[in-house]
Amino acid sequence: MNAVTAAPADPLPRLPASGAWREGDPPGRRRWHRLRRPLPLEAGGELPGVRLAFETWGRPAPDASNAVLVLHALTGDSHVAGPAGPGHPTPGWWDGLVGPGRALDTDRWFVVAPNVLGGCQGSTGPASPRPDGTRRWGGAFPFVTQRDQVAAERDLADALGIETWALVIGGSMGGMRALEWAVSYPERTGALLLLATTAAASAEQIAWASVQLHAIRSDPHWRGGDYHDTGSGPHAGLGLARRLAHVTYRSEAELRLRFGRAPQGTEHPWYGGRYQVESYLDHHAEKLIRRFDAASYVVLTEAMNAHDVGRDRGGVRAALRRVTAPTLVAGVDSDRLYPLSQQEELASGIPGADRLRVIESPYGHDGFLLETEQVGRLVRELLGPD
Ligand SMILES: CC(=O)SCCNC(=O)CCNC(=O)[C@H](O)C(C)(C)COP(=O)(O)OP(=O)(O)OC[C@H]1O[C@@H](n2cnc3c(N)ncnc32)[C@H](O)[C@@H]1OP(=O)(O)O
Ligand SMILES: N[C@@H](CCO)C(=O)O
Repeated sequence: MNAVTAAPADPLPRLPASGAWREGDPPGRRRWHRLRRPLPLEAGGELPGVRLAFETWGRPAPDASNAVLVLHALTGDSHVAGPAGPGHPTPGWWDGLVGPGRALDTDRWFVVAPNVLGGCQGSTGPASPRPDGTRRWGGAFPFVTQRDQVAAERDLADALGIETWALVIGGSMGGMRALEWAVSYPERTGALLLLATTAAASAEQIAWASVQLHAIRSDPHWRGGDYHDTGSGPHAGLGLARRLAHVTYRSEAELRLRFGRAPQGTEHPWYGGRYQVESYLDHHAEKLIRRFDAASYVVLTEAMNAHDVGRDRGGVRAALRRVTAPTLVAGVDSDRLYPLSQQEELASGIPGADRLRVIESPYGHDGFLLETEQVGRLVRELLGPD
């Protein structure tokens, strides 16, 4: 595991200038927005020098009324569509949804996707330099919540001249932020699509996440989060966290049918070899270590644990009643991490929500990423014909 090269930290001196959309910009080109003032944080204090990386596809209407906000999940990023390439370690994670003629038809819609605050793909996070440029944030990066992340995204919307999103869409952690958008800024959320998400992180979700946090923090290379300039990092801990998380992202039936008890190639599990499913988890761990920063994983996981749309709003039911957007809520039938009961709570509590939709998939929680045809149908239903 230690032979794997970790995700490169954000280089210290390089801070690209802000850039709004310009005529002729190629789709999926990453740009940055720097917040005009320090971001006040829900947990107290403020975060100075915040920037958000974002990508866009399509062309904004003169009044930007065709803007759609796509919010990524825990280890996703702003690269929703398009191939892997410089600055993009992976191909677009919803490539089948965004483009000419697709559900988010870029001949019609202006699609905007920011990398979340606290992330590691261009937005300010623990691997970023502090505003004085002397050191990285590391373990001193403050506790941020979904509401803080959404407040930063609101600043981006302001800078892009987007008064109201035609649609805010997200799954899992992205769904938490989409919900926060609709509750915090109902007048700016024209329609809402929530996938495989929840009104508040449950005890079991916090429990799975806490084991992952322990795995990272008990790695000797963690160093309280101040490892970015040491030449090493908590790669083993992050890999362990990903293995555990990935099991929760898939279904028991999928793992059984796909891998069963088969050994990996010629390896023999009794004599130091691995089962196929172990090798599969190793592969996902190694892939994540190459592209993701462990401290961001910690910051974002803690933000998900803190997610409770009802906090300081009189509880979940009262908070959901604030949503004015026409809404669709969908869950995945085989999702054991975000069970359908959580989406049922959202669908029944949001005044403008239609009945709960169920995505049929053998892939568990990851179904919201993989079943793009079914997600596309929900998008088309919500956005309506041209
Ligand atoms: C495409 C992206 O990564 S997008 C980047 C943002 N990512 C996200 O938002 C989510 C992070 N990723 C994920 O959650 C998931 O990996 C998904 C949803 C993207 C992909 O799921 P799937 O397409 O079902 O892929 P699956 O889980 O089957 O894994 C396939 C990989 O496992 C490998 N694999 C399969 N069996 C084994 C095995 N026995 N041993 C080792 N590796 C194996 C395959 O070779 C393949 O490798 P590759 O991804 O390097 O090509
Ligand atoms: N596979 C997804 C699951 C979290 O929703 C991710 O890594 O972002």
